[in-house]
Formats: sequence, structure tokens, C-alpha cells
Amino acid sequence: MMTLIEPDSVSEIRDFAAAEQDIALFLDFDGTLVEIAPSPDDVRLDRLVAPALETLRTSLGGALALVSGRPVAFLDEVLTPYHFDTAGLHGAQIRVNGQILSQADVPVAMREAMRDLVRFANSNVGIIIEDKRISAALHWRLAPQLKDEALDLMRAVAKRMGPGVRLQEGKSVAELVPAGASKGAAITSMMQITPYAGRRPVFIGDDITDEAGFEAVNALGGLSIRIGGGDTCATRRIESPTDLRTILLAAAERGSLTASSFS
Ligand SMILES: O=P(O)(O)OC[C@H]1O[C@H](O[C@H]2O[C@H](CO)[C@@H](O)[C@H](O)[C@H]2O)[C@H](O)[C@@H](O)[C@@H]1O
Repeated sequence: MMTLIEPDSVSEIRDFAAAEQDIALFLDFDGTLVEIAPSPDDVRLDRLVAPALETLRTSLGGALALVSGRPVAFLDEVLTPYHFDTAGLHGAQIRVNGQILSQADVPVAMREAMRDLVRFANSNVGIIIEDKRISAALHWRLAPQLKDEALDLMRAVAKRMGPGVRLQEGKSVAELVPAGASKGAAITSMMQITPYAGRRPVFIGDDITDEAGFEAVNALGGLSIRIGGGDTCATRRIESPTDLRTILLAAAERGSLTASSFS
């Protein structure tokens, strides 16, 4: 005898299937795996996190990647001895299975832009510049009164550099980033290849740059999780990096991470 499935049951079955589907885990770094610190060099990664990520990477069949505004080389150093798949510089560099899949060119006129940023930092105590070659960040966390001036400068520099560059705002920071790069585009392209393809993407982040990643995983039927407050298109929240660390360490201990681990 054939059993008719009521519409409610169909959606329940779909939800159940999605909850059970193998996931691909994409993790932001600053504000997600580490607490926000006064300056970029001050971040501290709990010593248990990198080995836990390695255990989870294995249990996810390799489908675990970092998606960050930091350069790939920085993340390799912080997470040493592990070299995770990484989309760095807001998606401008992508490395999977040890191979560089894509790397944007250094934007035209970046050197001239850096001269302007250095001049601004030299004449304003508390302003920090990160020269990441393909991108550049201007931080005002230690000089919040300079926010408007710093943003005006970055907007003018980005405009002068032309359509090859976009301005990425973040927590007390503005960055010059290659125009085509975004965390959403990076996640979408990684989801097309092994070991990510066929899995349900889960992306966890905390900042404006992560919203493109949330949109991408939402469009792919995945799970988007924002750490902390703020407007977001993420469908779930986790209060803090400490709470996320607790979830990840417990999952590593069990040797299993699914979408329900984040409920
Ligand atoms: O995508 P993410 O991994 O979150 O990286 C985004 C930017 O994070 C860093 O800046 C932020 O964290 C600093 C350290 O906590 C903090 O001092 C700063 O105010 C934040 O904006 C990093 O320095 C940038 O390069 C990343 O692009």
C-alpha cells in the first residue's frame, strides 16, 4: 500500500535529511576562532584549537577550511604545524589540498596607496596599517576618534585605484581588496571541488566581510552562523568564540561534527 506524505511531513523529512547530511565546515578566524584583540598581532589562539581542527578535518573527510581576511601564510603560522585549506585575504587567495587554486594580482597603484596610508599612520598615533601586498588594511581600534577621517581616506584611495579594487569594511578597520574577491565567491568555488562537493556547507563568522559567506551558504542550502551580535543574514548565532571553541573541542573529542552540533 502506498502511503501519502502530508506536506508538513515532507518538510520535516527534508529538514531531517539536511541535518544528517555530511557537512563541509568553513571557519572565519578573527572574532570567531580567536577573540578580537587591540591590534592584529595581539591575537592568541587557544593551544587546543589547532589539533581539534585537525581531528575534525579528518572526521569530515578533509572538508574543513579557513575563510579569512588574513593571508594564507599568517594562518599557516598561527595554526602550525597544520596547513588547512584556506581562502585568505577575503577570498583573494585560495589554497585547497596544498595547491593554490587562485591568487589575485597585486592591484594596480597599491604602492602609491600604501604611501598614503603610511603617511596617515605616521601622523596619527594609534593608527595601524597591515600591508598584505594584495590587500591593505587601515585599523583605528586604538584611535576610535579617527574613524571618520580614516574611512574618508580609504574611500578616496579606493576610488582613485579604480574598478579593480573594492573597500571592505570591518570591525574598526577598512581594507583595500581586489574587486572580484569575496568570502562568498571563495566558498561557492570551493564547494564545487573535492572534498567539499556534495556536502552541506556550514560557515561561521562574526563580521561584515562574513555576510557574503553567509549569503553563499544560505543559497546552497547550508547553515550560516554569526558569532555575537550585529545585523546579519546568518540563520543562527553563537554568542562568542569561547562558546564556539567549546562546541568544536567537544565534537573533536567525539570524532563527529554535524549540523546538529550547532543547535
Ligand atoms: O576574516 P577574519 O579572519 O575575521 O579577518 C578580518 C580581519 O581581522 C583582523 O582585524 C580584526 O582583528 C584584529 C585582531 O583581533 C583587531 O585588532 C581588528 O580591529 C579587527 O578588524 C586582521 O587584522 C585583518 O587583516 C583581517 O582582514
